[in-house]
Amino acid sequence: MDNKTNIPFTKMQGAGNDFVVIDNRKGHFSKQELIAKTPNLCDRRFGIGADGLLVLLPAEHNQADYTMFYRNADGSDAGMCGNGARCLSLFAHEAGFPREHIFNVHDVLYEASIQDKNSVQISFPVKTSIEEVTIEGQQILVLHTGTEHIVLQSDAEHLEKEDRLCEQGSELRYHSHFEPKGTNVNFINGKDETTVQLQTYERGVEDLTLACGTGAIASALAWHYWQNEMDTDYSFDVLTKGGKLQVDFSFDPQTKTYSNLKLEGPAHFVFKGSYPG
Ligand SMILES: N[C@@H](CCC[C@H](N)C(=O)O)C(=O)O
Repeated sequence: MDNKTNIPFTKMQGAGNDFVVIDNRKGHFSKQELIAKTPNLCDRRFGIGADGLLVLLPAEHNQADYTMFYRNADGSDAGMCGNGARCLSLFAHEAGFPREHIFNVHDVLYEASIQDKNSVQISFPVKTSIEEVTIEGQQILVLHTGTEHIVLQSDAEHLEKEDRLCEQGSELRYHSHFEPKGTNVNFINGKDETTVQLQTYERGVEDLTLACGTGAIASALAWHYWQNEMDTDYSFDVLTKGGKLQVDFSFDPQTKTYSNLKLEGPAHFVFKGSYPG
């Protein structure tokens, strides 16, 4: 890609978490070029505007149909992006991949299932447990749902104080306890046994986003943990500013681990364009 090469792209959003999507199966652009361009592409004033970049690549894993390459808006790598995965799966399906397919992010394989045109489910092969930490008197749960997350409880009123959430989110995201990688920060309010309201401060966007898929999974597991329920299979609703996400999971009361993680929710095409590289 030189400075004069136009970049064809599709803008998509999943529950308001928005992405620039590039089909690079023919290898027009190197990963290094795409990473270097990500902050410009994602800039909301000088670029297209998005929370992250999604790239469809030929499969780099022998059991995958394709590879998902993801970068946060600032160009940083995240292990996984749940809403991005739902958008890219729909994009891949429109490009000819079957309704049920497999993709990899780095060396991890995920399963996608296009439920209908605007609802996509991703199955995560992740097994996770929860670690408790207390920072400045606040109880925080730490967990990995494809990428790094922490979860804190908030009341409904506090969840509306977005400037304050941003400040707190940023402080925790850079807190020495979570160095060197930092973390995404989820503020939740439990509505009932299987419903939580969520606001996420996203690392790499360095702001609240309208939804975060891996954060929704982390929040559902954290809310389950705080309620100390001992059943084995669950379905939770996570209410974000951008829409509702459904999180299904299994719990092993013996080992206190979570598995069979599934994230389902809306995915939409917004527009197509060409970015003057
Ligand atoms: N929005 C994403 C999470 C993206 C990754 C995150 N910002 C990180 O750095 O880990 C989602 O839907 O999961």
